[in-house]
Amino acid sequence: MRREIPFSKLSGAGNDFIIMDNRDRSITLEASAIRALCTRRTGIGADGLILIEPSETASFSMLYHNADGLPGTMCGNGGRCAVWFARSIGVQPDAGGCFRFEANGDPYQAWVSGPETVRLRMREPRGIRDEIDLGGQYCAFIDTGSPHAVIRTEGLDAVDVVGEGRAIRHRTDIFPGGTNVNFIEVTATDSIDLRTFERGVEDETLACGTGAVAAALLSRRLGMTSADSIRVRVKSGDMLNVTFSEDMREVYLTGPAVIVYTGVVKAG
Ligand SMILES: N[C@@H](CCC[C@H](N)C(=O)O)C(=O)O
Repeated sequence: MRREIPFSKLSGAGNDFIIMDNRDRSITLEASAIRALCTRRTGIGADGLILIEPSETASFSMLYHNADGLPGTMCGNGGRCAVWFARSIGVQPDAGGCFRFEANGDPYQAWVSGPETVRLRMREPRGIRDEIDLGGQYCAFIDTGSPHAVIRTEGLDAVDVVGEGRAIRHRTDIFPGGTNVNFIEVTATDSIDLRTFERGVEDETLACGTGAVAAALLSRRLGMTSADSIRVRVKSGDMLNVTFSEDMREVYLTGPAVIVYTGVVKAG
């Protein structure tokens, strides 16, 4: 039966999410209902829907769904927004100001590092491949919690992110589970511009957190940048910051997390 469910709509640098408090596990949403809620114009409209659920090992568990209604892999901006939302519903950090949560079975830590700003420690990256031949075009790959192909361009504004991104996203001969696809332009030794085609949204989004981390780490690894703190300007114009240790095992993603509005929706 459809019931009234309170939600908040948050923006993490333009990557937008519907977030619901499900700590009492009273919300059950079918994939079709999540897809309808995330559909722009006829629904609330969002890149994903997040349920804040109870956890035995942390303050909460983040259950992330892409806009297609299916459970996604890690969402960096979603994780930052989940922390900002959790704080708004009374979840407290530990004495050191650290919020601990779990997502996809991995533990995460985050801190409020400024007004409407959240810093998230990411999982260690995996599966790095420096050069993949896509057939005349080359990309690199890294799993930063979600799978990401990264392609260097010059003239990022002119790239057909949707057309090229969609084609690469479906290269399951190379990326068996599909992949998110990032196009970058290096603008300085410590900054890049980024545009992302997101798997599960099946479109270009205004920002992608795990994509920003992927782009920053690979840009440094492949010698396009030389700093251990990279400024990543995303499609919305917002900045994400990616900071990492020399061995790239300790990685932080920092950026805006804003409650755009709150409301009640009939769903379920
Ligand atoms: N927007 C996200 C990435 C979300 C996951 C992704 N679409 C997938 O399941 O592949 C981010 O900010 O990291």
